Order: sequence, then structure tokens, then C-alpha cells
Amino acid sequence: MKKILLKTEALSKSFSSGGSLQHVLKNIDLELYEGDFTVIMGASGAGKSTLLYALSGMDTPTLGTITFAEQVISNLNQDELAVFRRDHCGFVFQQIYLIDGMSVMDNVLAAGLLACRDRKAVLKKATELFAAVDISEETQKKFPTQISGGEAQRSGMVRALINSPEILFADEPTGALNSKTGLDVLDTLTRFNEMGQSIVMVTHDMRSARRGNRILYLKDGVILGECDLGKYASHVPDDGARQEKLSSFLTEMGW
Ligand SMILES: Nc1ncnc2c1ncn2[C@@H]1O[C@H](COP(=O)(O)OP(=O)(O)OP(=O)(O)O)[C@@H](O)[C@H]1O
Repeated sequence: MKKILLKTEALSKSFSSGGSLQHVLKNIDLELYEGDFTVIMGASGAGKSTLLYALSGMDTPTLGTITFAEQVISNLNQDELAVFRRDHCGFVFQQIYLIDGMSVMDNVLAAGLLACRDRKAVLKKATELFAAVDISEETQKKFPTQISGGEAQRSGMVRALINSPEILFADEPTGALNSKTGLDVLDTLTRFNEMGQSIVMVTHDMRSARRGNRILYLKDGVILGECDLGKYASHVPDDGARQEKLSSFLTEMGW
């Protein structure tokens, strides 16, 4: 049986704008499992990023409970949430936000040293992760403005994983990349997932979504349906069946 990593009960999020309340997430009951590559899809404005932010402790719900590995996180204050995120979560966004004044390696070390004082151990982990995402030593010494978008995104992934997070949250990680570099990033995510990394990713992109094993479809703030695609196997050529299953699920959802 799969282990539950994250659980929401009656999760709701509302925003007030112009004097009225907008109910963006409505009573969501959801369980996310260890080792899964969960994908959240849905039309623009459905609440995907809002859900991702709530699940990852970047924002707090209006109502409801979020439990991460037995710890209720929905009632933590901002300082406690910052510690929770640092210790348990990694983030990859469309925009990469590496610090320009530091080398790529120093960006990663700085994130690692926030959580661990053992510089040698952080350096060893960073070196392993850079090798796994195919970023050379030469590139590690460069500054963020001197590397390509794909290299920056893969370096961002190293930074996201330096503290061995239980969950990697990704919000449109290939959104700003061209087709080839986007594919490299998806291959990297797939490889990490094959090594056991739990991933939750928001995307509009079918090619990205196909990498997930569990696809959730959000509509108007509720989970309308889900599809079990099975694990993507990087060593098996895609025969189109996966694509067909995802397409017919999305059609059924009204995408
Ligand atoms: N901080 C905020 N304040 C007010 N309204 C917000 C806030 N964040 C999100 N919203 C609103 O919540 C709704 C859902 O936004 P969200 O970004 O979660 O959607 P999404 O499904 O990720 O959309 P997209 O695919 O376009 O990124 C939108 O109508 C948005 O305007």
C-alpha cells in the first residue's frame, strides 16, 4: 500500500477582491502518496497554483486541514511554515530566481547551508546532484547570467533538491523553455522520480503531464476527476497508449 505523504481535508481558499469573496478552492479532500509523480491540470484560473501553494505551505488555507506526514501544517504561523518548507519541500518554478551575484554552485551551497552546517556534506550532495542533471564543473562556476535557460532550470532543480525534500513542487517548470531544453528538464524530473523523489507538478502541457503517474483535474476549485497513467518508464519507448489515455481523460473532463 502506498504511504500518504500529504492529506487535505475540506481544504478551501478564498480571496477577497473589490469587496467580494472569490472561492478558489472548495472543500478539497485529497491524499498525495510517497513516490508518486502527481500532476495537477485544469483550465486557466481553475485554482491549480493556489492548490500547489497551499499544499506546499507557501500560503495558508482559509478553511480546512493540511497534514504532512502526520504533522498538521495548516495552522502553522509564517515562521513555522518557512522552517517546514526549508526542511521538507523543494520548489521549481517557471521563473528560476537564481541569485545573480553568486556562482551557480554558490547558489546551491547557500540553500544547502541554510539547513545543514556540514559544508563537506552539502558540497558532496551538490556535486552528485549536478552530475545527475548533467551540469559540468565549468558551468557550476559560472554566474546565472552566463548560462542557458535549460542549464538554469536544471541548476534550479539541484538547488530545490539539495536538502533532500520529501516532496518536490513544480509549477510549469518547462513553461519558459524551448522544446528541447524543456524535454531535458522533463527527463531530469522523470529520473529523480524513478529514484524515489515524490513530485507534485502543475502544468498545462500534455507532454509534461504524460510524465506523471497520477493526473488530477481541477475545475472551478474542485477535483473533478483523476487518471492513473501508471509510471512513466524512461527506458521504454512511448507507444502512444499513454498519450491516448491522457487525451481521452482530458476530453472527458472537458479540457
Ligand atoms: N493572491 C491572490 N489574490 C486574489 N486572487 C487570487 C490570488 N491568487 C490567485 N487568485 C485568483 O484565484 C484564481 C485561481 O488562480 P490560480 O493562479 O490558482 O489559477 P491557475 O489554475 O493556476 O491558473 P493558470 O493556469 O492561469 O496559472 C484566479 O481567478 C486568480 O485571480
